[in-house]
Amino acid sequence: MALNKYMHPRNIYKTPPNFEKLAALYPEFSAISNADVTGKVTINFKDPLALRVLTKCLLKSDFNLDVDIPESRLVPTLPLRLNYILWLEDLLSAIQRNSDIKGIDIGTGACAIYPLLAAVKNKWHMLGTESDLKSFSKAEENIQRNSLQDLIKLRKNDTKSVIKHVFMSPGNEEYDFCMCNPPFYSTLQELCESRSPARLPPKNGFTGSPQELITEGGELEFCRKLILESKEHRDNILLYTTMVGHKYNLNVLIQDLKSEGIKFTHTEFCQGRVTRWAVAWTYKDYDLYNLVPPRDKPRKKSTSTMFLLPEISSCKYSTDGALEKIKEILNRLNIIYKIFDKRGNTISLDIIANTNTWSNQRRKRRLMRNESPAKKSKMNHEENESSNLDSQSGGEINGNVEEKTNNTSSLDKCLSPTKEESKESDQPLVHAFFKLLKKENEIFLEIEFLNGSAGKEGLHQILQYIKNNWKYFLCFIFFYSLPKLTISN
Ligand SMILES: C[S@@+](CC[C@H](N)C(=O)[O-])C[C@H]1O[C@@H](n2cnc3c(N)ncnc32)[C@H](O)[C@@H]1O
Repeated sequence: MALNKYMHPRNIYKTPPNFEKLAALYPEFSAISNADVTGKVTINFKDPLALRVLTKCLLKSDFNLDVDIPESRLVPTLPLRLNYILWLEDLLSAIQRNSDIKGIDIGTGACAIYPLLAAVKNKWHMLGTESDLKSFSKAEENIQRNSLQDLIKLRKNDTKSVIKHVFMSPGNEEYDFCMCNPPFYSTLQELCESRSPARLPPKNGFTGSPQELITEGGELEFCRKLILESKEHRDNILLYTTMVGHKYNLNVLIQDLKSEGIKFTHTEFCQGRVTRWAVAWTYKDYDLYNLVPPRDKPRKKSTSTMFLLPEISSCKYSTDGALEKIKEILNRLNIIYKIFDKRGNTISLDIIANTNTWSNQRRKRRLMRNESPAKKSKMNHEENESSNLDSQSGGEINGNVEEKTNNTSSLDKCLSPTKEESKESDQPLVHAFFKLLKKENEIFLEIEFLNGSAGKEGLHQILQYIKNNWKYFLCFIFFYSLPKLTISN
């Protein structure tokens, strides 16, 4: 739990739970844990059963809640859920709402975890909404099991709306806040590819069903819909809030709110190796940003990552040789670069990626391979025309600034970003510093993140692309360029 110190200051899980105590109290916990010769008790965080039992026992011991978590559903991690509730407490107290609090939890899940915690901890009145029948029924059961029907109501959402359906029935209800842990992903593939390979794997095993984790358009579209619907119901809720699973989506949402002139603030929830973000906005006259400012940054010094570039037969093993290859890869990815310093055995570049051209490469290549020869030939014809036009405009060479021409090949088209992958805010996706250096006859690439809406994760994805393509890049280009060469000759 390396980041526990960054948890909300009032989060009881800043101090890790006492497993010895849990094992002594609950036979269920004792059954899934192991004690070593010194009596130290551990559990296997990769095992969904162990996670389920841990959450169940912590809910009992710390909140006196008796919750049944179905096998097929998400196991809510308590430190994160509590971080969100504590941030809501801060927001409500900042706008001086201290009693008779009414909140909505959008997509409450099978455990109705947020309403249960909010009710027992703060006596808040909660309305949980849920679109999945199985989760809805289980949530009802969990509320009854804890005799919390007076404080918690549930509403099944059979519409496509996120919050609008709540206000469809007569009687204009007013709430202090709404909260949401949206399904993060748009496809199963996105879910599997979501984690940056450069980061440590999550400590916890995987739990949750597709209906809980996947939604059309992913969390970004879900949250954008919430913002859109919030405009129609600006007077019904004082504070709109949602959690966000990916930092780049948080940045896009912030840009959306800024461009609409909506007052907002945001925060970061840290727990163990997992970080999540949340954003709050209001149509009332609260200066949220100054009342509850975003967490103070930076926590860590910006650090660079070094990668050894192995020797390959297709290029001279020198910083100049490596530069040529890096340039090829950056060109292919439509990443703008500027060589701003070249001295001794060191070459420094400033790179800017404005669109995500590096994700889902395998899918795009598969698409390319599956194209009919007729379509390929048509595309290649179009390519020749577009590359002629582009070559006339030429690449801008300005001092040391070399910018690539926009030579759109069929592979480029296939690899070009989909609408969702395009940059949607004013800042670049990734702005970074690359350094090629020679040390004891070995060539290294050093990378340092400067800024950008895709965060460090985006830069590490680019590095992963470079690693994956370092050896194979030249033959790969040749293979896919072959038909084009044949036709243009
Ligand atoms: C990531 S889960 C979160 C569950 C729970 N709130 C938690 O934090 O553990 C998202 C939940 O939202 C539900 N959901 C998805 N779209 C919804 C909608 N339009 N209205 C209500 N619930 C929705 C899913 O069925 C799922 O239970």
